[in-house]
Amino acid sequence: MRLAVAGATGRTGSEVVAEARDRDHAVVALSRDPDEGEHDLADLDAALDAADALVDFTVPEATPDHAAAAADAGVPYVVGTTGLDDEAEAALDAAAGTVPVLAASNFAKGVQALLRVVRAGVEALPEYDAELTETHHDGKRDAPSGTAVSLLDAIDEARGEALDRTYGREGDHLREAAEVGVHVRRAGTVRGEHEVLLAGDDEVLTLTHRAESRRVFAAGAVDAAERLADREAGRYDFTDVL
Ligand SMILES: NC(=O)C1=CN([C@@H]2O[C@H](COP(=O)(O)OP(=O)(O)OC[C@H]3O[C@@H](n4cnc5c(N)ncnc54)[C@H](O)[C@@H]3O)[C@@H](O)[C@H]2O)C=CC1
Ligand SMILES: O=C(O)C1=N[C@H](C(=O)O)C[C@H](O)C1
Repeated sequence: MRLAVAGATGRTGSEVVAEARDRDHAVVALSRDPDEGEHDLADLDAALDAADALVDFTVPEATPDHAAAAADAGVPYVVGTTGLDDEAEAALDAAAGTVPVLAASNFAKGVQALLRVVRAGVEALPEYDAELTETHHDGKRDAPSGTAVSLLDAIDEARGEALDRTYGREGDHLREAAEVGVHVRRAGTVRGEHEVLLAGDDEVLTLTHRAESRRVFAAGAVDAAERLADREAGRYDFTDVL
């Protein structure tokens, strides 16, 4: 395959480039400030002419342009960027009218399993208090993480109600039953840790995923690009191609 990668010099995009090359894919590494072996992201349209998929790990404000370029070129679009706003989501929906579009907040297979396990845990223990803690490196922009938002949505789904999301606590703040605490930590080079805690009387269940390398996200994203190639236009989840 020929994979175009936006954000190719970034923390995650560079791992996607390495993973794709390890699988003998031809890579068009796109950067805003290209160095040797990279292509100018400003020439995205030209780069997509010969591409079989576009994989994007950049910033939410770039998503609408990248989605539109993929749609114009008829190229499947795999996006891992998190913190997407309504405009970006609308752009994904629009592109999905023309090409397959797969957006995932986390391309680690273990996180997809965690989502299932969390749903099962909350369904089994609906009256237990749920609290979520996520930890990431000090360069992460969005908080809470995209994965944390997916986990919170999964908790709501399993509870059958939208819990109040309480972002940290201070002062006089007694916990409400319909509340889920959300705790965000940013420190060092932590690749990504997510923990859901379910606590009732005299017992605590903790469900945790820890990414130990960004290669796990890259591998999932390249899997997605490979498996999206022969799909029809539309929106896909990572679970659709696992
Ligand atoms: N879905 C998943 O599995 C994962 C998602 N992510 C998400 O991917 C995104 C990138 O994360 P990192 O690689 O840590 O970031 P990074 O800051 O290391 O890399 C971002 C890349 O985007 C480029 N960029 C910045 N502004 C841009 C713009 N306006 N237009 C085009 N390119 C631009 C930068 O030059 C850089 O190459 C974040 O939203 C992060 O949350 C990260 C890891 C896994
Ligand atoms: O920015 C990161 O690093 C990560 N972002 C994703 C998120 O926001 O959930 C996935 C992973 O946790 C790493």
